[in-house]
Amino acid sequence: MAPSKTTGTGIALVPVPDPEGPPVSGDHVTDTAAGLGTGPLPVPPPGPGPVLTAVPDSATDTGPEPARRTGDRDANRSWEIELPGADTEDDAGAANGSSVDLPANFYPPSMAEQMKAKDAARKPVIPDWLTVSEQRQALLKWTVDHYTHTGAYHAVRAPWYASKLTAYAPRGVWRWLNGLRRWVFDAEGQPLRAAAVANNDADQYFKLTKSRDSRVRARGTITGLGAVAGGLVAAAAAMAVPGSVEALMCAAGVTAAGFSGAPADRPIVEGAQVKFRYRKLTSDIVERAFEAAGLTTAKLGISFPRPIVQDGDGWRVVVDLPYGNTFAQAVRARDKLASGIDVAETQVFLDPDPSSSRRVSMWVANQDPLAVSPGRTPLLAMDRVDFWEPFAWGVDERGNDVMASMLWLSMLIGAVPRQGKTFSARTIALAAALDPWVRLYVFDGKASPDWRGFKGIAHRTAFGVVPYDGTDPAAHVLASLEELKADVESRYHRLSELPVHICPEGKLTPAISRDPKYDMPLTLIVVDEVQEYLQHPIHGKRILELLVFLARVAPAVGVAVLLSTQKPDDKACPSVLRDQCQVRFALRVGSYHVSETILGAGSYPEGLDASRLLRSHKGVGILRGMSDEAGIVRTYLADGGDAHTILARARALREDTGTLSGDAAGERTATEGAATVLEDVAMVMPRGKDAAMWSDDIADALAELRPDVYGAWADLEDTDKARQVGSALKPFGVTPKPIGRRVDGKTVTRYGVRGQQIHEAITQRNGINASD
Ligand SMILES: Nc1ncnc2c1ncn2[C@@H]1O[C@H](COP(=O)(O)OP(=O)(O)OP(=O)(O)O)[C@@H](O)[C@H]1O
Repeated sequence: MAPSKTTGTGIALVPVPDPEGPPVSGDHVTDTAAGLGTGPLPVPPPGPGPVLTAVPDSATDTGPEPARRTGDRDANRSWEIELPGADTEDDAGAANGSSVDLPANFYPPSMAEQMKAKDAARKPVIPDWLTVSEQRQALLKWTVDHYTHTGAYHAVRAPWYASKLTAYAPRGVWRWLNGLRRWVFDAEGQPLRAAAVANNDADQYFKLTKSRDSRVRARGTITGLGAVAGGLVAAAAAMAVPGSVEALMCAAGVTAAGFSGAPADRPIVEGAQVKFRYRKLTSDIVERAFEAAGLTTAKLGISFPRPIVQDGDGWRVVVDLPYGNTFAQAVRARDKLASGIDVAETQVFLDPDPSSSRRVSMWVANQDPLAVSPGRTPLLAMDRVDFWEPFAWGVDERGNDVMASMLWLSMLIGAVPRQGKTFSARTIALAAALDPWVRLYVFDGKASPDWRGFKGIAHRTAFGVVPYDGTDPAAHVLASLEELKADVESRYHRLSELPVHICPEGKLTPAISRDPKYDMPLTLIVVDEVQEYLQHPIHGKRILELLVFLARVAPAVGVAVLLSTQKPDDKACPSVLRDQCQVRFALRVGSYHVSETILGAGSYPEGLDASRLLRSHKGVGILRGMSDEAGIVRTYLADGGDAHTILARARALREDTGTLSGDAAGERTATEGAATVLEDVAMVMPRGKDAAMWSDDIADALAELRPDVYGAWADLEDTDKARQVGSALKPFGVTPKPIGRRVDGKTVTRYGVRGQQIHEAITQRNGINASD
C-alpha cells in the first residue's frame, strides 16, 4: 500500500525537488514524486511553463561552484523577489516556477536560446491596453468601478472620519505645541548638556549652555513674531473672508490637527480594499534568517545552489549551509528561521536533500496552508469506490492530492481530543463503505454518535464499553475479534490451497476477494478510542492480544486494522500493539514526546513533530509510513451529514450486491451464545477490581437483562436463585462463596460472587494465562 503522494512534512520535511530536474514550474511535482505510490501523479500548479533560463542541476552540476554569499554583500548582486501583493512590474510578472532570484552562477543558455527567449519576451511598443479596444474598455470599466467603489466606501464613512478627526484634534494641537516648545528651548541639546554635567566637564557645559542661550533667544524671537503675525492674519481673515471660507479654514485646521493627534496604530481613514501583507523575500532576507537561526555567520554566509522560485502558493529556496552544519540543525531552528523571514512557523517547510546533509530546501508558504480546509470529501460525489485502488484522503500543504490505501497495512491515528482523529479515520471507513465488497468491523470505544451510521452496513459494530440495551459491547468486540482471528488463520490455509491459476502468488486478489464462494473479502477493522477496550477490566487483555495478532498477521490476507487513540502511552495503548502499525498519522498532540510515540521512534529527529500543529489545524496531521516520505495531510472533511449521505449510498450498494452481512444483517458471531452466562454475569456486575454481588441479586439482574433466558428465576426464593446461579457458573469453574450472617438470632447463609472470579473464568476460557 502506498499513498499516491505525500509531499513534505508540513511541520517539517517534504521531499526535496528532484535533483535531476530544473527548478522550474512543477519543481514540486518532481519533488512529490518521491512519495508516490500507486495513485496518479499530482497535478502541478498552474504556471506559464518552464522558464528559458537554464539552471544548473545541483546534484550533477559539473560547472563552477555556486557563488558563496558572504558578508561582503556589496560584492554580490542583490537578487530580489517579492511575495504576492507586490504591485511592482517585476512581481506581477513572477509566475509559478519563474526564476526570480538567480544565483550568481548558472549555466548560460546558448545564443540561439537567448535570442529565442528575447524574441518571446519582447514587449509591444505601444501597450496592448492602448491598441486593443477590448482591453481599453476593460481597463476603463475597471477604473470606473474601482474608484466608484472606493469613493462610495469613504463617503459612507465620512461622518465617522470627521468625528475621529475632531476627537483627535486637541491631542494634535498639544503635540504641535509640545514640538514647538522643544524646538524653542533646544530640547535636542539636553542630553549633551546632561552628559557634560555627568562627566564634570565644566568647559563643555558652558560652551553648550552658551550656544543654547543664543539659540533659545533667536528661536523665541522667531516664535513670538510668528505668533503675532499669525494672530494678525487670523484676525484679518476673520473680518475679511465670508463665514463659509472661515468654516472651511477651521475644518482644515481641525483635520490637520486630527491627523497629527491620531494614534499611530489607528489610522483615521481605513482602506477600501483588503490590503495583503507586502513582504519582500530576498536572498538577503534568507541570509538574515539563517544567521538569526544560528545556522551560519555573516562571515561564512550560505550558498544558493538554485535560484529562488515560486512553487505553488509559496516560494522555494534551496541553500547550502556552511560545511559541518546539518539539515537536522535547520529543523531544530525552524521557528527562528520563520522569525528571520518574518512569517509564521507553520509557513516554513524544510526538506532534506539526499545529495548533501548540509543542503536545506525550504518552502515558504504565502499563508498558513494548514489552517485552510481542503473542503469536503470527494466521496460525496462518488457512487462507489474500488478499495483496491488508492482513494483521495486529503491534500498536502501545497494542495497536492494525497491518496491513501489501506491494503496490506495496519494504521494508528493519535491526537488530542477535538482535532479530527475520528473524522480522519471515518473518511477512510467511508471509502471502504462505498466498496460493497469490503467487510467492515467498526468499534467505537467512546460510544459517540460519529460511528452509529455504520450499524446499517458493517459486519460487526460495537459502541462504548458499558453494557447497554441488553448487550455488552466489550464482549461483542471480543467475540468479533475471535471470529476474525479464526477467519484470518483459515484464509492463510485457504489461499495456499487455491490453484495457481486462481491465486498466482498465494495472495488475495481482487477477483478472489469479490467472489462469495471464497468468503475472503477485503476487510477493514476500525477501532476508535481503542484504549477504552484495551483497558477493559475483563476483556482488555484478550482484546489486546487479538489486536496485536490481527495488526501483525491479518494485513497480508486482506484484513487491515485502523486504530485511533487519544492516549498513545504505554499504559493505555501498549507499544506491543503500536509497533505492529506500519502507518502512523498524528494530528496535533501536546508534546514532541507524544508525537514520537504516535509517529514512531526517530520521527522527531527527522523533523516530524505533531506538537507544532496548532489548534486551528483541524483534520491536519503528519502521515508516516504510507510511503517512503512522511508528510502533512490536510484530510478532507466528511461531517455527520456527509457520513449519513455516503452510508445511505453504501447500504443501497450492499443490498444490491448482496453483501450485507453480520450485525447489519442480524447475524450473531459464532462464539456468542456459547458462554453467555459468564458474559451476562460480567455485564450485570459492578465494575472494579473488588466488585462483588450476592448470587440472588445476580439472578434478579439476569432475569431483567434477558427475560427470555433467565426470566423464570425472578419468581424463585432467594436460596433457589442462588442455587441457579451457582449451577450456571459451575461449568466455568466459578463457585459462589458462602457467607454467614446473623439475622434475628439465626445464622443465614448467603452466597456471593466476586468480579475477580468471573474475570479469571473468562480469561481462562479464552486461553489466556491469568498470570500474564
Ligand atoms: N478534515 C477536517 N476539516 C475541517 N474540520 C475538521 C476536519 N476533521 C475534523 N474537523 C473538525 O474537528 C472537530 C473534531 O473532530 P473529531 O471529532 O474527529 O475529533 P477527535 O479528535 O476525534 O475528537 P474526540 O477525541 O473528542 O472524539 C470536528 O467536529 C470538525 O469540526
